[in-house]
This record gives sequence, C-alpha cells and structure tokens, in this order.
Amino acid sequence: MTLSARDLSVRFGGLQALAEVSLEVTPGRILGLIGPNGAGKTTLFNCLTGVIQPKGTVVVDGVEITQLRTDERVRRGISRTFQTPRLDMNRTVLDAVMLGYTPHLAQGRLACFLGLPSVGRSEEHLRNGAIEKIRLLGLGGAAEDRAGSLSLGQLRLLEVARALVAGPRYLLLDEPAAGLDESDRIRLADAIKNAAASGIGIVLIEHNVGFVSRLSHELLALVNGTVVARGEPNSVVCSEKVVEAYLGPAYVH
Ligand SMILES: Nc1ncnc2c1ncn2[C@@H]1O[C@H](COP(=O)(O)OP(=O)(O)OP(=O)(O)O)[C@@H](O)[C@H]1O
Repeated sequence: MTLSARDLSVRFGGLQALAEVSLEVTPGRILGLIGPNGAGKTTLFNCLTGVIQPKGTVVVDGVEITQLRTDERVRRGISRTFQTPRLDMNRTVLDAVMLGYTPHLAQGRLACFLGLPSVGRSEEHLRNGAIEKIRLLGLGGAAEDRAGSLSLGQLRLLEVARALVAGPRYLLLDEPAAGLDESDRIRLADAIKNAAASGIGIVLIEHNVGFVSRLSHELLALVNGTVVARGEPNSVVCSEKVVEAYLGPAYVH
C-alpha cells in the first residue's frame, strides 16, 4: 500500500516547475514537503490529484492513476486541501464539509462507501460523520454558521474536515497551518496525528519548518522544482542545500 510518484516533470512555458521528482508515502506515515516560495510544492500536489498532467507516473496501491480525473482519484482514496480554500461562502460550515462526500455520491456508491445495508439511513450517517470531523477540527460551535463568517485559518480547518469526510487513504494538506493561532495549530496537529494513527498516509506542505518537522516522519525538500534533500526531518532541515535555499549562501558553513 503506497501512494508513489515517479519522475514527475512539469514545464510552464520556459519554466521547469518540477524536474523528475519522486516520492512515496505509506499508510500511517506523515511526509512533510518543504521548500521556499515557487519551489513546486503545490504543482506536485496538482500532479498527484490530476489537476495537472505531468510527465512521469502516479501509482496508488499498485494501480497507475496518472491519466485519471480528479474525482476518480478521490474515489481511489486521495483527498486534498487547497492553500486558498475553495468554498461557497454562503453555505453553512456543515454543508461545505458534506461536499466532501460528493465524488462518492456521484457514483451511487454511497451505501457501499458507508458500509450500510440501505441508502435510506445514509443522510443521517453523512451528517453525523461530517459533524464528527467538524468537532475534531474545533469548529463544532460554528456548524450552522455561514462559511463566509469564518476566519481564513478556520476555513483551512474546514477544508481539512471536508477532505477527511471523503474517507481518504492518502491526504494531501497544502499549508493547512497558515494563519492559525496557537490553539488551532495544536488542534490541527492533533487531527493530523490522529488521521495518520488511523492509517491515512499524509503529505503535508508547510512553511513553518518547526511545525512540519515535529509532525513528520520524513521530510522532502524541493528547490526550483528539484529534490535537494529527503529523509529524517532534522537532517533535512540542517542540510546545506536547505539552509542555503532558506537563508542564502552566507549561512552555509
Ligand atoms: N499554472 C501556472 N502557469 C505558469 N506558471 C505556474 C503555474 N503554476 C505554478 N507556476 C509557477 O511554477 C512554480 C512553482 O509554483 P508552485 O505554486 O508549485 O510553488 P510552491 O512551492 O507551491 O510555492 P508557494 O510556497 O509560494 O505556494 C512557480 O514559479 C510558479 O510561479
């Protein structure tokens, strides 16, 4: 069981946004993805989720999915959040989170997805599942509020809840901690750890190197579309190329 990308390359005109990038994440593991602005982190997520068709291959649990559409990849167990939350701000928080079920509903596989004998009971199960995730992310008091009334940090938490209701085996989080205060950051960290402990493989893009290092089993560092370091978090953070990318050559000994 693995989500793996092999030799992904993407060009935007003259810009090499990704150059032969490979990664692997297995159930229960957290892979942190770091790198300065423009390094290619979101582009890599776009390749894994089908927003962009790269050169190279993407394989989930032994099945190549490189040519599959985004919704088909969700049904194969890959969910994501966006750096800038993509939400209808007029919906309630609960309705927005319930949209996470949509790819499963579209296939009429809901009863199967929920493990239910009949679809008759499914609406209640859907709501309960969504409410559980909303509470987990600390938004329980806001379930019936308009999404538009939430802060940007809370909208990011809402996106995590929405991604979780889809029942992913692999969860891709694009800067979920940006703009969160300390208590929300702790709640988010707990939710990520719990998701991993439940067997979900997680890829976490994060600029806060301390936050991502503490949470991740492994880090992968990208600079200008190229992998410059990967492995145990402390060794990646201290590696010459990562220090140079973040602080400049003057800081490299
Ligand atoms: N659709 C696009 N068309 C042209 N260039 C793009 C497109 N998407 C991304 N880029 C460029 O590709 C490079 C990588 O962008 P990407 O958003 O993947 O970086 P990132 O590491 O996620 O950065 P950040 O941390 O700022 O979000 C950047 O130079 C960006 O300007």
